[in-house]
Amino acid sequence: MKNLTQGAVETGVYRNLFVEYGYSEEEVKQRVEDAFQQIFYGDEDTKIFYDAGDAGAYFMDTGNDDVRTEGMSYAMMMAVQLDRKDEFDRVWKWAKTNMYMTEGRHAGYFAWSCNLDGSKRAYGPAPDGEEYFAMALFFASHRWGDGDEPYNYSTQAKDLLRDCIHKGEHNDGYPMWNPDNKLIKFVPEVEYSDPSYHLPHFYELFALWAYPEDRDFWKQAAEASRRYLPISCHPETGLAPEYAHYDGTPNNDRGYGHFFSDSYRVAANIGLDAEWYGRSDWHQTIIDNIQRFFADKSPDDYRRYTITGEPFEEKSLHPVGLIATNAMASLATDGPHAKENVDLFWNTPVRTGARRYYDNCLYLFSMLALSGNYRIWMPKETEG
Ligand SMILES: O[C@@H]1[C@@H](O)[C@H](O[C@@H]2CO[C@@H](O[C@@H]3CO[C@@H](O[C@@H]4CO[C@@H](O)[C@H](O)[C@H]4O)[C@H](O)[C@H]3O)[C@H](O)[C@H]2O)OC[C@H]1O
Repeated sequence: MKNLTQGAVETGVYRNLFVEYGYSEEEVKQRVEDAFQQIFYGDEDTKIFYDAGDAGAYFMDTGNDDVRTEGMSYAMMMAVQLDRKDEFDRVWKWAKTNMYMTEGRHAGYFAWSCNLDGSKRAYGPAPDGEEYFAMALFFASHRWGDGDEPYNYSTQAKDLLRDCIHKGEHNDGYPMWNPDNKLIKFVPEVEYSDPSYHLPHFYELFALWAYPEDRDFWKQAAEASRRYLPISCHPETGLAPEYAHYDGTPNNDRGYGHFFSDSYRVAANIGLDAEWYGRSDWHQTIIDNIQRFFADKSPDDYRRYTITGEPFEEKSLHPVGLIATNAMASLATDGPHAKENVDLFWNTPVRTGARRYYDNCLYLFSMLALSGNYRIWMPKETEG
């Protein structure tokens, strides 16, 4: 294994871990299709995708009755991975029409939360949305080609990334990445991070496809995030806090210095980085630690935890999401708990009820990744 902080190259290999662990190709294919159908077109108890007619379509946060850039950008990533151009374009239309801000200090970003009628609930952005929008837009450009605005996907992605790193240079707001340490911020106006926002495997691709003058920044951001993840995950439990300072220590100023909903994504992200760019010692160490921590815990009793592993009384809000991310993490390890996490996820149905949005987003991502269907889509001319 290499120590991957520099010189990353795509593996081009997309394992079907379900098949490696004994499930048949046919049943895996069916599960992916079933999950997609339940989450996009299922009954009211499982779906989170809603048609808004001429306005497009949206993913609803069913627990908060709003539409979030997080979910919209996730929906676009799912759609492009599954070659669903119609769903992709309808979600992008809704997001660009209703969420994009053209004035104020956050002009150029997307309002992180909107009401179902498209009116804004907040006028601030959440950077995890922007990074997923940009990645999904590049992949759409490569799979389907660019169209007329707003379906000129690659230009939309490049413009968005330019704002993400250059805002603030002319007293026009704040960048989403700190220009000095190249770490993504929780929100643009603060100087701390959210470990679950770190997607070095995306930044490697931004370094290939962003405007030429921005590419070196993204290369450095990938390296910075690969240094940051190991220092923000606890050395024994592997647990990351929801918010963390730039030195990796938990930021509990607003009560988010513990392992809870946001944090779940760290394991999944490390799994995908290992899949796309190759596994390093640190990927495997963190995931082995996390999977060992959860090995003796029942999903019915998942809690909020300090990153040292002390449980709070409070139960996990999204246990299905946690099962999904701990399974996706198995892409980064062949450790003793890798298979049992995949088996547990396989035997877990999609979440039903009001809190299903976040769980089911993580569920479909994990289903895609573990079946070899969460891929880098290169520009056609450089394929092969
Ligand atoms: O004035 C600003 C506020 O605008 C600013 O708002 C923050 C914007 O980012 C928000 O984070 C998103 C929502 O939470 C995370 O995922 C949730 C995980 O738990 C699930 O239950 C839930 O369904 C998920 O949506 C997302 O990853 C983020 O995109 C944050 O919550 C807002 O506070 O805050 C600073 C103020 O100065």
